Amino acid sequence: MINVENLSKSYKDVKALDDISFSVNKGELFGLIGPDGAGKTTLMRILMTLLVPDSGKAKMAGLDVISEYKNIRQLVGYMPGRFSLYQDLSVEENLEFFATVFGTTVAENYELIKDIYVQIEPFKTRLAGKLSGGMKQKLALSCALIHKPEILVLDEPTTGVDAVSRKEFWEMLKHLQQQGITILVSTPYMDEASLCDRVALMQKGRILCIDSPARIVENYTRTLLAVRSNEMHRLISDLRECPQVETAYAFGQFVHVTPKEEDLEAVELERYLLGKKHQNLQVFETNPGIEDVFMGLMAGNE
Ligand SMILES: Nc1ncnc2c1ncn2[C@@H]1O[C@H](COP(=O)(O)OP(=O)(O)OP(=O)(O)O)[C@@H](O)[C@H]1O
Repeated sequence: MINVENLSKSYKDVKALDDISFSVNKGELFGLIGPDGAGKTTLMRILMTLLVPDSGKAKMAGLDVISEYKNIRQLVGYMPGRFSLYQDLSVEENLEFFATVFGTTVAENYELIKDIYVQIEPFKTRLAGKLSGGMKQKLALSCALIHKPEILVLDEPTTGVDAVSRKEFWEMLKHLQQQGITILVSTPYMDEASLCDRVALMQKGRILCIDSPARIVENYTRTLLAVRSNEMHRLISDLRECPQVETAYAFGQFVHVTPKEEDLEAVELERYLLGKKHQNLQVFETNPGIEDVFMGLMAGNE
């Protein structure tokens, strides 16, 4: 449904996309995961026919993003990271505006947005600028869906939204997927990767891995140690100074450590930390989750 081949795009000397290739199958919920500046927005803007690549090809529903851009715009719904709503129009005026632009009416496609829109309908006369973050997000999603698109593209829809609204939002996406819509969604939150059918991890304009979350974890064979002590802050800096440690980052109540050599054992690391006078130490080998894999891959790409 989405095909990207060797796409590159630079802004002066910044290479925002560096030879990106991937495809998204019909009906798939596909995630682009990556930190700020990874190139996610640039990629989405090219797919939405709003930006022209320097080289490479991209197709949406079989249509070329350059020569067939007009047809694509009817088939896709886009929820950009910012500025998708008219702040000085009310909730219902925003929705009617987007319906009119696409030559349809709210009534005609109400069924598709009903579950989402009913949650903000009690506030339909409120200006969009006066809505909470979660409500703005629901209205923006309703507006992106009002012309019944085949493909939905969402740029960081959960950034700055509280944990409960984030969870609800992903449930809405799953529900839309069940109605046959192909979804491409970007997020800087690595924990959201596991909610997608497949994900591509992006950093510095490149895709570092692409697969289902389960297979990405399965294929990762590096050792991971979990460490804890009374002084977490000092623990992280001591671990980063340890010559045998490749990466050390906070992970909940623990620090997760990837050793440079696979044979670094928990007892050896414990001895090193005892030498640094850490107390109430816990060091043990643990199974990596998808966030650990991503951190490992990104450190390797630095
Ligand atoms: N119009 C522009 N002019 C110059 N540089 C740009 C422009 N837009 C993006 N960039 C740069 O290109 C790189 C990729 O940016 P992009 O916005 O695509 O990444 P992103 O993954 O969406 O991150 P963010 O969440 O920060 O938007 C960054 O280094 C960014 O600073």
